[in-house]
Amino acid sequence: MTDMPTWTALTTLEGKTNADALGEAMEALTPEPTGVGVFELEDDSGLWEVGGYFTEEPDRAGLALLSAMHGARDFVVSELPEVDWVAHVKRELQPVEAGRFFVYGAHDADRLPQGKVGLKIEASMAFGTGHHGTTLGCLLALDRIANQGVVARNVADIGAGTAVLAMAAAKIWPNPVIASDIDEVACDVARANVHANGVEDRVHVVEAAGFDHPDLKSASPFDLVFANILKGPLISLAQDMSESVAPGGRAILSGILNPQADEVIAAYDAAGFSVDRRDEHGDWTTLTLLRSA
Ligand SMILES: C[S@@+](CC[C@H](N)C(=O)[O-])C[C@H]1O[C@@H](n2cnc3c(N)ncnc32)[C@H](O)[C@@H]1O
Repeated sequence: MTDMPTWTALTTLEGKTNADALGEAMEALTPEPTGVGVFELEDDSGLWEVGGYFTEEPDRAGLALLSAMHGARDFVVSELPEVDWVAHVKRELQPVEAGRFFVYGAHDADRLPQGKVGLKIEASMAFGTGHHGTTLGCLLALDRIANQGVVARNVADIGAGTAVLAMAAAKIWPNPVIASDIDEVACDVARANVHANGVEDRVHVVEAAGFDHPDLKSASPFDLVFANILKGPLISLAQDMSESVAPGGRAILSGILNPQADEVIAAYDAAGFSVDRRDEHGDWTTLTLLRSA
């Protein structure tokens, strides 16, 4: 677990491209943010909010320079009150049901319905509690293919976050899973979750960008690969995905905004995949793709 953020810096500006560029530029600040978010305001103003979280006071001069360079309003820098965020989120976070899966925090252990596959995930600095439409879409896609009788003999979860998807696969099939993430903190969280869910004999966590790890390469090809990362990285990964999914195997992709889905489908079609199923959960599309045999 990493240090909790104690400062935020927030601004608004016009245009998603500008907002993404400003968010990226914030990552290069010193001290560096523990996380940066870019969101469209829901007030029809067309404005985007860019916010960073910091564990120490951010560089106010650096932020002022960035807001001037990107045409953003002045950053509002605030010290966060002393809140035990993890305890707060734990209290707020309700369990999520997705097909046969039930994602819950330890404080809700007594709410696990009989017959459901429990995934115990604590509030943490990693993504993947089941609440987001992308995670939900992947869990439902996994549930659906398992209902069809698919048994994946080996699985990779690229961009595992909390390892929610890797653990879901490991709980329904007694087969090896490699969970990878580019982010060291996410890998630590994933390992802790794998241990807490008692699947450490099956789920191996590695820090890697895409498939770039010897353990992923030696375990390839996989019967099933999850990748809930964004459109850009997904398209960049299409060729590697094609080499890493066994003929007749599946890729479950998410992190795709609904209007971006056709572009991702085209990239994967060129790499030898066809669409088995396309689902939308809120703004997000999940694709289940079949690798040609
Ligand atoms: C949206 S979260 C998904 C987490 C979880 N798999 C889920 O479905 O809830 C994306 C994760 O992918 C990781 N990531 C982003 N790009 C990556 C890449 N090229 N290779 C590996 N991991 C990546 C991020 O660090 C983040 O933890």
